[in-house]
Amino acid sequence: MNAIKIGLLGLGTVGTGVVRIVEKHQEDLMSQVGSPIRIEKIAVKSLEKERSIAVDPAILTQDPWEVIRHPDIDIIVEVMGGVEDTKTYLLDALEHGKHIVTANKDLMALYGSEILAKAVEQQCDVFYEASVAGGIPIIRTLIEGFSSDRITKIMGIVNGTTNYILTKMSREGASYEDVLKEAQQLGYAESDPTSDVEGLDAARKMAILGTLGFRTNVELRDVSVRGISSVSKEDIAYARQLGYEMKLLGIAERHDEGISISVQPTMVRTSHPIAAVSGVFNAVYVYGEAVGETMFYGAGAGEMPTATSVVADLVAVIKNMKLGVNGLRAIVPYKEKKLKADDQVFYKNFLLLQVDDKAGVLAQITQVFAEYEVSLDSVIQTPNAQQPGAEIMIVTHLANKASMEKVIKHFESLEVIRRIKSSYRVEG
Ligand SMILES: NC(=O)C1=CN([C@@H]2O[C@H](COP(=O)(O)OP(=O)(O)OC[C@H]3O[C@@H](n4cnc5c(N)ncnc54)[C@H](OP(=O)(O)O)[C@@H]3O)[C@@H](O)[C@H]2O)C=CC1
Ligand SMILES: N[C@@H](CC=O)C(=O)O
Ligand code: NA
Repeated sequence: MNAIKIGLLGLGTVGTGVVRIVEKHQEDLMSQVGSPIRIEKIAVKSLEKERSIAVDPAILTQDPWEVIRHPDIDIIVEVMGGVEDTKTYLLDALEHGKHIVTANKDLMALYGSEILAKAVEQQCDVFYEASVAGGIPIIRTLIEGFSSDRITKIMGIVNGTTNYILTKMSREGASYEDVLKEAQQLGYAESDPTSDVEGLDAARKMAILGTLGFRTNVELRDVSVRGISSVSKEDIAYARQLGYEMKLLGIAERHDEGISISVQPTMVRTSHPIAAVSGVFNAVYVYGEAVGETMFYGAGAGEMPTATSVVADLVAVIKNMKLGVNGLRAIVPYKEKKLKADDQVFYKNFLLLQVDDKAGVLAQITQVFAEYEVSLDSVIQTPNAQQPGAEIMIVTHLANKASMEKVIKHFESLEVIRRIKSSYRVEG
């Protein structure tokens, strides 16, 4: 029986998992696809690096072109990361009729539409399940499971590293820097972890989910982004005191006026199932007009969960090859994109203010909210032993983003407010 030959770009965290699964589950995989699967060539940066798995040195190369242009290789599995060069490699592979499996959200968020269009033209598959929420089959779900529905909201914890950091800060009082180092050692973080902690990785994933869910071309620049680097242990403690967990949440919503997509640290009501998602776990909550509420949960990063999705994509490509139906599953967005303006985006807000502790302060503050027509859900004032003055915690009712920005700007010039210590979106 002829083996299906695979070219692997990258043998790091994910690539190692791919090799392990292909070796360990070979018999099961063969039963499903009808041929053995063989990894023919692997591109790495360093030939000298010590690896945690035994690989025949003869199949390693430092030149990705040796993999891309290898005449016997039918499928390229890209798990090395990078954007511009990687795009060139993958477009070339497609030009030569090779199918692609990739875990690269940076690439798919920026150039997904170009790559998928080329794939359709070449009747090739490009599958990228591992690019969003590592081990959760969410891309398949949006493309196939919800093909019959109209999705109006996708809300997700889609970055494992930041959820791991927030969980450890919240439950163990650990420091941000220490937990980030731990997440890097565990293979969860990106090679540049700034993209995790500043929300860019999650924004890329939300652009991909928004495109698939809303069938429109959501671009990275359409996603408003704020990361977790400004979240303090104190903020997390206040959130818990009020009955919320702090989560880096991606939220994509669709209404008649248009769509909005954002990523930001969010206080999520503890009764919402997404608030219970901890550690490196991810969850994606999807609301469809017909199906109602659904939620998908699993490991969002790490060697084996991510490799599970990569190899499942590999199986899908091979099955399509056997049936001669490659290149048919790509979602090419067909709906016109309409983005909501800031005064059409509504959510609840939390504000923590450090203020003068004297008569009339609260009145001045509530006056500003009234001026911009923001109504309040709760206001709690506490004396602060560590700092002069008092602290006021405010939770608003639903308010539009533009009005809240005006409130905050006004507060910056209000004399009785010494400092706006923090502000967060509130969900649930
Ligand atoms: N880690 C995770 O949990 C997840 C990662 N992803 C995505 O998967 C991809 C891979 O991530 P991960 O495995 O963590 O990354 P790693 O940094 O662990 O591995 C990258 C691999 O690619 C090789 N490589 C990098 N640049 C080149 C190059 N120019 N030429 C040849 N080889 C190269 C490296 O070689 P060498 O080994 O010699 O250094 C290494 O083997 C990324 O796109 C990432 O965003 C997606 C979901 C989860
Ligand atoms: N760095 C990413 C890896 C998976 O996409 C994360 O932490 O989620
Ligand atoms: Na996934």
